[in-house]
Amino acid sequence: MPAPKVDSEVGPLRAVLLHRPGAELKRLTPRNNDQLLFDSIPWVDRAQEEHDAFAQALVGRGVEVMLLADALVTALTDERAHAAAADTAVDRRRVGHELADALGSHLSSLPSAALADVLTAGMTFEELPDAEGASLVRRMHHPHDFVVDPLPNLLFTRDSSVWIGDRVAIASLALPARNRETALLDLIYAYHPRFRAAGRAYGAHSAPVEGGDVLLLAPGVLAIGVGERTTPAGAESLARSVFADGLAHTVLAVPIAQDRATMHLDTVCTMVDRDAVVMYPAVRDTLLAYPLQPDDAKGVLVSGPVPFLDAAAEAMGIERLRVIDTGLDPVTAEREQWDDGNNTLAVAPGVVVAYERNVETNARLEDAGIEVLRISGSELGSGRGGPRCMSCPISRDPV
Ligand SMILES: NC(=[NH2+])NCCC[C@H](N)C(=O)O
Repeated sequence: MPAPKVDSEVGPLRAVLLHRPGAELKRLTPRNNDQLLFDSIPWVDRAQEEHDAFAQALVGRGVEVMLLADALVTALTDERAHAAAADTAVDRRRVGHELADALGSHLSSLPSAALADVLTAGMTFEELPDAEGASLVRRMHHPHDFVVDPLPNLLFTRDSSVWIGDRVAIASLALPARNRETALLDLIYAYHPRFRAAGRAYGAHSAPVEGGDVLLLAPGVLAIGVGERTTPAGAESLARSVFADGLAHTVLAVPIAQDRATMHLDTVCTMVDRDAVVMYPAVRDTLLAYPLQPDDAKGVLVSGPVPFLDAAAEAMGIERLRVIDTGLDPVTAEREQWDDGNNTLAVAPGVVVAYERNVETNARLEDAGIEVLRISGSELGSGRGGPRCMSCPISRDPV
């Protein structure tokens, strides 16, 4: 079992945290899907098949796959985790005082596996056992309203935690639909035996930073997208934290458009080799960066903005960063960007997992000498996330 450590985007992947989508996806309806950050209603069985094939593609390359639900159940077997977990699921503002205590004691009485199910798939008022209070809140809510919200975006394990060197940063997720995910990751990293020795970087209660915005361009060099999710304060505070821990010498804060299509930096740019990225052509020449460096007096020294590609190459100590893009046809490029064509997961330098539907982007990757492991994502993609979003590398060999 390799020790947790990740210092690049492309070093041979040894272990990864995935979440096999489950009952939480069955909660999505046309009424709640926007709020829950899905663009359509996925066919769950097919999404699971696609996810199994994704996991299998990784296992076939020698990667150990850890599943979030299993890790959560293991963590919850620790009594302290079990007690804390029930607390994280009770939102007093929503359920009111009368029901909060009853809900808390109901959750505390559940075995670990059943508790993990509620924490991930949520619970409706109807599913709460009758004995648990007849409060006004309970009587006035519709039976299908959620007493505990489902977490369909757990699928995107990239966003909720990030390994930087041998430390793990629990993200601070910006939107209410995803907020509670961090509480689950917090329990896993605190109580799963495998992670007991792991140090923390950053804290769950700091300004918003999401893992999809964090790219480990090279050992000691991070890029952090700032846009719809990660805030300027989030990028600054993660930079302070990695500088203080000696995990990086340069952080590039990269402004990205505040749009659904580009909610994270990894929707427009991911690394496919030591010195190459796949990038959305529309941002290729306009992406900027504010280079940040540690400074004894000020904490964080800011310069720029300068062109991202130049700043990245300089910080990485290479002459230039090769860019593979989606071609010159802007319509194809826009379609494939939306379908996560730029969101690849490297399993080794020059070997990436990508959605098969992005035919043009994949062909251009292959023309540039990159090996592409294709997976289908017709259902998985309905939450707007590709192979990189759906994976949190725990261990990579050095590049
Ligand atoms: N790293 C990523 N690009 N993650 C995609 C996350 C998609 C998810 N539905 C959300 O809106 O949060």
